[in-house]
Amino acid sequence: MEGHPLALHDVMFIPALVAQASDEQNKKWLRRAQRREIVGCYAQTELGHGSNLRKLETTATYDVSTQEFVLHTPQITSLKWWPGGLGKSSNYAVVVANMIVKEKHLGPHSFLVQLRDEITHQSLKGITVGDIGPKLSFNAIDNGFLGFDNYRIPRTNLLMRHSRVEPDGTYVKPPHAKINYSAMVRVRSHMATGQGNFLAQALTIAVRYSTVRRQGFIESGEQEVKVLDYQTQQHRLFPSIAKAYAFTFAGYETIRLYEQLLKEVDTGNVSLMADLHALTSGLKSVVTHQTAQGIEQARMACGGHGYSQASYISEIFGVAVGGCTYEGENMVMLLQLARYLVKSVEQIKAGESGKLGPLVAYLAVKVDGVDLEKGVEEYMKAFQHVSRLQTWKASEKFLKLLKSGEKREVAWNKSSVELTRASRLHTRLYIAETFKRSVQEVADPRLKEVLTDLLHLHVNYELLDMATYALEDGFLSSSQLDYVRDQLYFYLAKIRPNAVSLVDSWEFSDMQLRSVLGRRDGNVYENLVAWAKASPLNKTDVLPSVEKYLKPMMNSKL
Ligand SMILES: CC/C=C\C/C=C\C/C=C\C/C=C/C(=O)SCCNC(=O)CCNC(=O)[C@H](O)C(C)(C)COP(=O)(O)OP(=O)(O)OC[C@H]1O[C@@H](n2cnc3c(N)ncnc32)[C@H](O)[C@@H]1OP(=O)(O)O
Ligand SMILES: Cc1cc2nc3c(=O)[nH]c(=O)nc-3n(C[C@H](O)[C@H](O)[C@H](O)COP(=O)(O)OP(=O)(O)OC[C@H]3O[C@@H](n4cnc5c(N)ncnc54)[C@H](O)[C@@H]3O)c2cc1C
Repeated sequence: MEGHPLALHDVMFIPALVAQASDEQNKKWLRRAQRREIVGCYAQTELGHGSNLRKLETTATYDVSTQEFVLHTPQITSLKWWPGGLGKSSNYAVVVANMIVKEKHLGPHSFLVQLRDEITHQSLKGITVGDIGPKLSFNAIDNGFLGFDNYRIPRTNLLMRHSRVEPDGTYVKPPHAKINYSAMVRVRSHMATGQGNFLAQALTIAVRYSTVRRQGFIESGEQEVKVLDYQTQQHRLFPSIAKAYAFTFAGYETIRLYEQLLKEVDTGNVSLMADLHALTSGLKSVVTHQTAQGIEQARMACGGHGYSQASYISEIFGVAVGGCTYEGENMVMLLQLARYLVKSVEQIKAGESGKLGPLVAYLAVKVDGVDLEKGVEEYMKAFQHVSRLQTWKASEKFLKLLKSGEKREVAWNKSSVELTRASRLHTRLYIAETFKRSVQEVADPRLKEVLTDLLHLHVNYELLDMATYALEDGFLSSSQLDYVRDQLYFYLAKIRPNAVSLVDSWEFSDMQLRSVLGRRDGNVYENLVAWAKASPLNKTDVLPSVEKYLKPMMNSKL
């Protein structure tokens, strides 16, 4: 859970080579990386810049006389800072640097760079490298810093699958300006399943523990109730169980799309790139935020023992919440999706609705009302309505400011909170729709039934959560919202008997969960005592601090 120093080797270094190095380059590098003869990381973020890639300061200047690139970090803010596995483990890195050829700045490009000697592992001359120090979590990973002092690499170390620099310095452009960002898009497209998995772990712990923990009464009786029988506890946990499934289904779809994109890009077709970038930018942001909230609720649902490291939920939280920042800070990525949404509105206004992609086609279709009692399809229409409403409102705000003479960037900034709201609603619609589609495809009737209950819980929870938008223009009435509430409580109670099976179905072993509270056998109390006794403070009855500090204090007459 704390991460693995080689994680980025698999998650970003190898995928960056696969997507960006030419076949010829990969004959040299890929097999060695796959066999772990060389260990790599993805070094892009700098001390001064992470979000705004166009302002990266590390330069790679082409020297035509030697056919080499000269890598340089001109000032302290240019140091690479954060890359996982960079500090101590990696001897190579895919480095993203601003490429300069014949004095022309050509923007961020990726280079394969050797950092350390393959035998001694010592850092090479011209390289300054080290670990950035302890973090909130992920402390088994050596996130690092890296500086270059006019460090030379061969021309052929520019990753040349999509763009090239010829020996004489001629630059061959890629088919899409952002194709070098593919390693990030890959990770973003995997993040929904990854985060769904973190959420599932925390829920497994909290749900199991909630059937062991007895406290208080619902009706007066002999035995106190399992805390999972409280409606508030169910409301805290069950919607997140639904979300963990929903994120996983959405993630499967984005992974499939990414793989399709890779194949299409290889044939020169880059038409999916804008769609996938927008989709994964929104999905990564919504899923990481909701996962962090869900894990924190799971911790609180375990009461005092949730706060102990014996629960292990705090560690899961620390790792998962990193996702709100890495692979693009969430607000920044929501605004990327917003660009796509605003463009779609502009297309509709220009009478070009026919050109809209399938995920945004609904923005052009108005629905007057819904009959929620007819089922999930009607909820989808309601989600479409609120997303459309907010997308149009935010876009109109931006376009009005533009028309009033504001500069584009200023108008954008003044509309940005509303724009991020639109992006979230659009993404939540996408998650609900993939959830619905995935449940429809399930063949086993018993499995389908329980997943359908979760789907119903999800759509009712979500609609209630976005009720302000739906009430704003009278699209939903307050009696319709009462119906949604009743449905929500109905499904909480219906799911209760299956709750443990639903989390057990994720099949986390005790070793994976490392949680005293979430043990499969339910022997929580005995093991909490054993865990506490094993605390380093309990190795001796009397600590040395007693002689050193306590006694002098207690014996003092002052
Ligand atoms: C398997 C994985 C599971 C779990 C992971 C486990 C462990 C891993 C842990 C940590 C790993 C962490 C790694 C990292 O964090 S690596 C560093 C990540 N860094 C970022 O994400 C930086 C975020 N910033 C950006 O991506 C860009 O700067 C940004 C997209 C914000 C803007 O780029 P730029 O300034 O170049 O473009 P704009 O002018 O804003 O836009 C122009 C145009 O281009 C479109 N665009 C941008 N990016 C893409 C893309 N990737 N694909 C397609 N199109 C793109 C953008 O939308 C604009 O379009 P238009 O509106 O039509 O003009
Ligand atoms: C655990 C972890 C692992 C990481 N691993 C790697 C790695 O392997 N390789 C790598 O290269 N990097 C890595 N990073 C770095 C990570 O990708 C960046 O930290 C991330 O992209 C955010 O960039 P930043 O730090 O510059 O944030 P900043 O951009 O400085 O964000 C600060 C604030 O400014 C806001 N902001 C910034 N720009 C805008 C804007 N245009 N509009 C509105 N608000 C804005 C943000 O929303 C945020 O609130 C990792 C980071 C973490 C935490």
